[in-house]
Amino acid sequence: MAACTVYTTQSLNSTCSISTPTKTHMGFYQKHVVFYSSSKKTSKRSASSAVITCSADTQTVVIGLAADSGCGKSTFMRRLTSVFGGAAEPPRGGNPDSNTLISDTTTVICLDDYHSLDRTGRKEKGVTALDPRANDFDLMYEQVKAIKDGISVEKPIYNHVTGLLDPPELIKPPKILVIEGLHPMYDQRVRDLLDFSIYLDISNEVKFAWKIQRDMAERGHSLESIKASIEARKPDFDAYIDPQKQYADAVIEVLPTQLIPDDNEGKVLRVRLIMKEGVKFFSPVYLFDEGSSISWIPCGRKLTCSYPGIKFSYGPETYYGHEVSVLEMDGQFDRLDELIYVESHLSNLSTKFYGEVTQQMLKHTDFPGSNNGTGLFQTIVGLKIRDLFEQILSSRAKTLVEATKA
Ligand SMILES: Nc1ncnc2c1ncn2[C@@H]1O[C@H](COP(=O)(O)OP(=O)(O)OP(=O)(O)O)[C@@H](O)[C@H]1O
Ligand SMILES: O=C(CO)[C@H](O)[C@H](O)COP(=O)(O)O
Repeated sequence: MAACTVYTTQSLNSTCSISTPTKTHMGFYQKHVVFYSSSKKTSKRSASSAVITCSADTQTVVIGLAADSGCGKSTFMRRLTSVFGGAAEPPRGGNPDSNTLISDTTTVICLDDYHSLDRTGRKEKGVTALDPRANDFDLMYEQVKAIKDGISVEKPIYNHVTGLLDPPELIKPPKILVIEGLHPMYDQRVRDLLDFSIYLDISNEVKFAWKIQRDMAERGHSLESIKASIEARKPDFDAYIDPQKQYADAVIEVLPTQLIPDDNEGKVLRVRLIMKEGVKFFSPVYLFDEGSSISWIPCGRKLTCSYPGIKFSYGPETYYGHEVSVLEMDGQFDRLDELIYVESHLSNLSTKFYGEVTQQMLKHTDFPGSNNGTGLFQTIVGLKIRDLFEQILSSRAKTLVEATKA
């Protein structure tokens, strides 16, 4: 459902300015929008205007999800969409190579669509897709802002099959817009539009193991070419992608296990959910006692564990100068139905009923990471996003009721 009724046939493909909303009647407000478009032939800009009417309970909430390529963004998005119910699909009747996924509640756009240089252009200029110079942050900002303000946009498409920039597709404002990709928190203007942000921090060892699994086993690439591609991306990854984790409200860090000495297989994982304190509408999950430092081995009569077992830890830490709470799981589950035992010891999960985390995990046993902390923490973050969304809606509704009383 669109966030606003837009009384114009125009959609945004260049820039627009929107006035501060004025209240009209119960639950609704109006904004004056000025559209600017420029003609390529004459280089002239022209302006036209429209009034849009929005209902406060449908304003778009914007979530940012950052990670390098092949680090589990799509899997995370499938888990998030599942929390809201319904399946996510590419826009109907649109470009078959569209990167967008739409469900009843969420629209996920891939920021690769804001590459300003196509594959050949990057090669000619000698820049990678991770380099900000290969991306159009002005357009990204203008379009995410427009959607947040209830205006449809004509978003470009980067075609991963051909490596070309395809004609744009129409994106209507959803209830929740997720912007996923390499740079959702790179540009401060875009960052400031985010209601919540997540960074998937996959250590080099694990990234390599996953790449081999996918690109070698499923896509027929050679070990040497995978190594070369990781090495070639690394300087730009370190310069432009990795630093974004300092801005994230939640980071899912994936590391090799500490339960097996010198493990280099990358199959058993140690996963840390780093949750920033003091974020509006987000209260970190905790184990046993909020704010304490806890170490817990749940294996025994109630949880079956084969070698090397499972270890949970929880406690306060500092992360890039911010106070955070960290929940850690090292190891993997033998029997996913027994996860309920772990779930019953976690608090602040924002579930709607007892056992919802376990139920979500059991729904998707075929997704990668379903038996370890990656799947568990992605599911928990999905539930926290649902909770954040509901809190934002109810806070807006309260503000409106108060405003209409005044
Ligand atoms: N939690 C996990 N455990 C094990 N392997 C995983 C996990 N998450 C992802 N992978 C591996 O990484 C591959 C890529 O995952 P996914 O498609 O979710 O990542 P992505 O960031 O969306 O990738 P891309 O940006 O390249 O499309 C999967 O096919 C799988 O092999
Ligand atoms: O890092 C990436 C984003 O996930 C891709 O490498 C980037 O989008 C370029 O795409 P392609 O390799 O198809 O030219």
